[in-house]
Amino acid sequence: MPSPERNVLMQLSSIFPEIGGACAELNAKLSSGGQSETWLFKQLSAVIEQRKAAMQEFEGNNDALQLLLNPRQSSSLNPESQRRNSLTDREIANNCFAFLLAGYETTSTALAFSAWLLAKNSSKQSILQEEIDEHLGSQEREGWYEKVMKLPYLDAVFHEALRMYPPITFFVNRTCVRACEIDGVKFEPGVQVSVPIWTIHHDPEVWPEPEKFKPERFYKNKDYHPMAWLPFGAGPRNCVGMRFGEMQFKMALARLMSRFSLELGPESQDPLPVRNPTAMLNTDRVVLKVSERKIDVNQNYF
Ligand code: HEM
Repeated sequence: MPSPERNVLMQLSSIFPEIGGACAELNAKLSSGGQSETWLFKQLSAVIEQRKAAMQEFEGNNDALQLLLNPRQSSSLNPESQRRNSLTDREIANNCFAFLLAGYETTSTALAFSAWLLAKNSSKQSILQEEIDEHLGSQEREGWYEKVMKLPYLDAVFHEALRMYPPITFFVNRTCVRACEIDGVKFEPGVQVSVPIWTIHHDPEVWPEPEKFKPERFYKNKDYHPMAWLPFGAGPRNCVGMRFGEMQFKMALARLMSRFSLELGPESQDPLPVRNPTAMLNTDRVVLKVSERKIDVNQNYF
């Protein structure tokens, strides 16, 4: 399993949580990642200020920022409830930051790995293209979202790609709040438990031949243990962007596959080296050979 890359300050703060705040401040000043974070926070704070200055104009919008700001001016809440339900500017910036980071790298990484897997497994790619041609190969744009979300082989590719390369492998942690014992293992309050997603996804007892790309495992089939496929975590605090991420992934892949075919080229890497700074990443760019498919020019996919 690719191990997490952590800088010394992050390591220190996970060993001694009581100095976490000081470590975070030092990190923001000293590390290039920390400096980038500080820059991003400044930009986010500026956008929040702009939005606050023009609150009336955006009333009724339901974008994420507006939803975070809304309780401040909700006429249905009394001043006390308004105060209790409102987030501070810092909390709003933190949430926007989390959404940006959690929602951007994850889906793009998943798509990069999937493109590589399909390039390497041309027979699976052909099945996917046939499905897309059959169901989306018309000029009709109406209902495209519903159609894409119902394609069973695309769904199987989505599940299998995220099984083999789950973009997040070290974030699914929980803190024990009540002493308990599970299968003879005792947990004390405060103990941190990490879910080994990569290991579960590559366990041959759970997924036979785990290193093989076999979308058929998931084709019209969801008959697996609910804790065996965990790219989005689990439980009430699982990924809040799961449906959105799935939609982005499927739309992008359907569109790509409808017009292009992918192959490994002379510069492609095989196996694909991965590293794990925060999200799982391919070590370098994913280089593939792309060729335009010979499709009926009258067909207008999307
Ligand atoms: C392929 C795409 C994605 C993957 C694999 C992914 C994976 C994950 C995982 C594993 C977690 C931790 C869940 C847990 O602890 O049980 C998480 C949390 C989160 N994700 Fe995603 N994610 C994806 C896309 C997105 C998108 C598109 C967004 C937002 C637009 C998003 C926003 C978040 C947020 C805000 C959290 C923290 C939720 C909380 O703590 O309550 N993610 N994600």
